[in-house]
Amino acid sequence: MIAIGSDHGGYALKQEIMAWLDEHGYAYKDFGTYTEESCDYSDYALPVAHAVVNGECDRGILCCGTGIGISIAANKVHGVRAALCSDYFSAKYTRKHNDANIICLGGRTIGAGLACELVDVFLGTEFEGGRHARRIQKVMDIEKEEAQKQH
Ligand SMILES: O=C[C@H](O)[C@H](O)[C@H](O)COP(=O)(O)O
Repeated sequence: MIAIGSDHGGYALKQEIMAWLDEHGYAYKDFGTYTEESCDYSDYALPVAHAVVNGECDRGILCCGTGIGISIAANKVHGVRAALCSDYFSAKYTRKHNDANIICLGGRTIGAGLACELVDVFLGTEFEGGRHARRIQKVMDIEKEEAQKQH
């Protein structure tokens, strides 16, 4: 199951990506936004991020105008590795090397054709593990240590 969400800046791209997911047989859950009315990207990053880290969904797709705000917001959630991508190599290697669990895309920066290619490779590429698992563990250690400082 794929979790998908956007703000108004990514709404049109989200609609295109959902059509692509339908065509390619992917099951997904749309967490909104459901209209082009102006809204705040953090309100849609959060439920998608939670669905991914709690295991309800395997991967996430988030869109806003640039993909930046929604990626910043998603990455605040413990366990999220959200990657903003606008090229094929990054979308592939953020799976192979970073085990990214959410891809972020800009509705005002890339076209739907490229976005769907990026989604395709992101969903179809496995994590390599090995040395990359050690590096991700170190990143997760930072996440944990920083959270402990807050208490
Ligand atoms: O990073 C933020 C996103 O690109 C937003 O989609 C964007 O800032 C929304 O801008 P506006 O409110 O001017 O449509």
